[in-house]
Amino acid sequence: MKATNLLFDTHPDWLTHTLANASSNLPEVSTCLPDGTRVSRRANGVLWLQPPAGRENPNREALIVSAGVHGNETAPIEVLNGLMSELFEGRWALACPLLLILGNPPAMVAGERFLDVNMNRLFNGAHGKSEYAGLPEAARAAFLEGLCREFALAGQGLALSHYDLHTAIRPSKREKFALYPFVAGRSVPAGQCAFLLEAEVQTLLLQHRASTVFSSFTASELQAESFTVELGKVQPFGKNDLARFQGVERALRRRFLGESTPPVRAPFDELTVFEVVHEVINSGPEFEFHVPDDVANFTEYAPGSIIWTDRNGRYQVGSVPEAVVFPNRAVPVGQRVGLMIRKKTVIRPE
Ligand SMILES: O=C(O)CCC(=O)N[C@@H](CCC(=O)O)C(=O)O
Ligand SMILES: [Zn+2]
Repeated sequence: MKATNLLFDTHPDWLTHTLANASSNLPEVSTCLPDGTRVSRRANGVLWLQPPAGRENPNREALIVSAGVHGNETAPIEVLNGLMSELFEGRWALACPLLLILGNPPAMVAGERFLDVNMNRLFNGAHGKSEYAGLPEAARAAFLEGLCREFALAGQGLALSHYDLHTAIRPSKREKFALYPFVAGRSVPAGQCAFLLEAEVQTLLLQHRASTVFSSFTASELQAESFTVELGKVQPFGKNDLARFQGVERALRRRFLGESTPPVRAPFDELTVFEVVHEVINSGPEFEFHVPDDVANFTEYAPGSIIWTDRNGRYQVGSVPEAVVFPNRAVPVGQRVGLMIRKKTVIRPE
């Protein structure tokens, strides 16, 4: 039987199979491609790929790549599906262990960011909070954490990177940007900066504290070089202009193949780095967010601008302009309404 039939029944590809089985509890299946690469479907929408023993892994690395943690952020899902179809057609050979994750299949089918609770607030153990008991998104986050631990353990000695691919709700003055989870005492390696530029991501945001997002879990607990990568704007399946995602597609394919990083080339030769200076949290009924609903990511606010007020105080931009990212007042109490950021530096890799 063809490997893809075993993995995806009669469905033409991984994505179609994942959507068709969104509510199923699929058993694990494992098979080998004609070149000896082992592919295990560990759950619906989750593939663990292992190159044959003896094949060189020139970058000495293991990769976790996820998309669809938010179900309506479809472009990166389509990119990963396309890359897997190429692999299954034998168009290239995989060099490194690879864990590929489509995060929230039921939300993907519904075309929603999430169904019961935002899955990207459930990592680093937050899925275990009593308020989330019994919710499928909490169970999925717990499962994904366990699987990532197992994958990291199996790849001990290899450099582990995790790219959690998203698209943003609002337009952005900087279309593509990555967020680097906070881990005390570390800084972004030059090779990761070069990879982001190769993927046509020219902006990097340094987080100021660990959080409950997926990339923060793999960074904090598995010591992975992890990034949340925002690649454009949310669109339904089939409505994405995939030409705008060719940079990340090419860069990921190159990593999967184990080729070395190409030299940086204009215009993707410098990375503008911002740092988070303040996280806006919905503090309750008297909280008021003074940023309009439709403002684009990276919109700048002048010194003195009032960003939010509540019964206890307010936040005012200091002496240097700050920009807003992910403004979203429609979040539960206690959750992030937006990030205030400030330009820090520009990195020009050799
Ligand atoms: O556009 C938006 O408001 C949200 C886009 C999105 O889903 N972003 C991630 C960022 C995760 C991180 O902070 O690393 C999220 O909000 O979960
Ligand atoms: Zn997202």
